[in-house]
Amino acid sequence: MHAPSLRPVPTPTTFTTAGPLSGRVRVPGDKSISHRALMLSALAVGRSTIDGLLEGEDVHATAGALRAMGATIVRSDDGRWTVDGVGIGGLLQPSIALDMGNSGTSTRLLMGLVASHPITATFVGDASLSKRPMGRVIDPLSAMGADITASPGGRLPLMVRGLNPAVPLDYTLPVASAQVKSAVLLAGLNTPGITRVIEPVPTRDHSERMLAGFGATVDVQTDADGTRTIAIHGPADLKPQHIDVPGDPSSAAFLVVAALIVPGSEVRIENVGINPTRAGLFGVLHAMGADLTFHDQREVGGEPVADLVVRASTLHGIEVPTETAPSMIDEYPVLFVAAALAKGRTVLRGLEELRVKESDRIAVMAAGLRAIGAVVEELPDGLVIDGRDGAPFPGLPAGANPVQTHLDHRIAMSFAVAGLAATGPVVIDDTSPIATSFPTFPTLLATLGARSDPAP
Ligand SMILES: O=C(O)C1=C[C@@H](OP(=O)(O)O)[C@@H](O)[C@H](O)C1
Ligand SMILES: C=C(OP(=O)(O)O)C(=O)O
Repeated sequence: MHAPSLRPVPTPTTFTTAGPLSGRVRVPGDKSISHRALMLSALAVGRSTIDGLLEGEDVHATAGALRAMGATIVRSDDGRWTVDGVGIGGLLQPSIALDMGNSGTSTRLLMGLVASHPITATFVGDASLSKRPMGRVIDPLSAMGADITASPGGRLPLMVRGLNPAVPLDYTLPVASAQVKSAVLLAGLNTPGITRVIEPVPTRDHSERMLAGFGATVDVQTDADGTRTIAIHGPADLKPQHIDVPGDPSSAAFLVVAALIVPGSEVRIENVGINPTRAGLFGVLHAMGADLTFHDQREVGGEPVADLVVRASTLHGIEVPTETAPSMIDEYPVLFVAAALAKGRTVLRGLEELRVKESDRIAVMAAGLRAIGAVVEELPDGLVIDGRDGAPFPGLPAGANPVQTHLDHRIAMSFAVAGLAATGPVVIDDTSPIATSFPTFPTLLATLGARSDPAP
């Protein structure tokens, strides 16, 4: 099929301690909401506008694919994005392979869209994405009638030949994944009848919220045991909208932990999404003793947001409840850093999903944390971390290899944060993947007073 997409030249970087962090910042728009805003706008009939869209590589991959399938997507100088949608059923046959770069969300959600359109699309990605499992979306989308040919192991590159009309499906999620849920719901948009996703454990609900906001008929029922059933009635008719994308709590997480672990810090992060299906980290940090407060709670674009004020704190280890994992799944790498500096033991389990992200985030974080002086035991489903009781990391020994990030933006940012609480240097092999989700991270960290230098 097609060759995987290429990454930019690696940018090794050293992060070191630089005194307290202070200031007031805004993180870029939420990545999950940005993908969905582009996709639903592209499927509405008429012109939608989006403010606060995340301008990261992952979201650009979604925009590029939607353009290749007929949507007109333009950014104006004031940062507002305009999308002229093709209408549900109106996606065109792309004449090029869709390059998903590093983005699992783009791949899985767009596969859902293609599955119920009368088109065929090839999906390619970078070396990291090409190792990630797509069987989890291939199975339900095939059951709806799509014909999918994947590389061995259900991986990219793969080709989706959509079926129109597709067959509605009742699907119980075998893994707690908002991407799988969303892929099926998006396929259901152009499928006559009712497509249902049953999720035994709640996952982020941005798709349901935004589908309803665009005028689709979406019913959500929650059983006594917490199981949610989301039903979408197809074919739907989406009305163009204006969307304000709130700041990404998964990006804010890095600045929150940085402020907590660098003594004397006080930072305000404005306009951060605090949707309960995303905000698990903040509750865990509170339980660990964090001085983290929410101010001016309000609603932006159908999502709850707040300004966060965070002050350096003495953290203590806890047993992190496994049931909150989906509401903080992308935040574990940086939570591991906080736990490695806390007083006492932190036990983090039920995290098998972390092994199939941009990297195996359990193994990669364990290796990097050990290299900079942390005490970490790796379990099949998580980590046990014995904290340093507030003492900084020693950093890498002289002559040691840089921390390996394996094309994983969240690993790179986690070790950048760790470097701010280290007496010796923390050198990261490549910071370029940070641009996938948080391109302004290096600048914001510097604005708050952090130090980084190009490494040889
Ligand atoms: O739906 C989404 O936007 C996302 C869902 C999560 O993945 P899974 O659904 O695979 O858990 C998360 O890790 C990813 O960063 C974004
Ligand atoms: C897992 C992530 O993203 P994706 O699955 O979209 O690549 C992430 O951003 O941490």
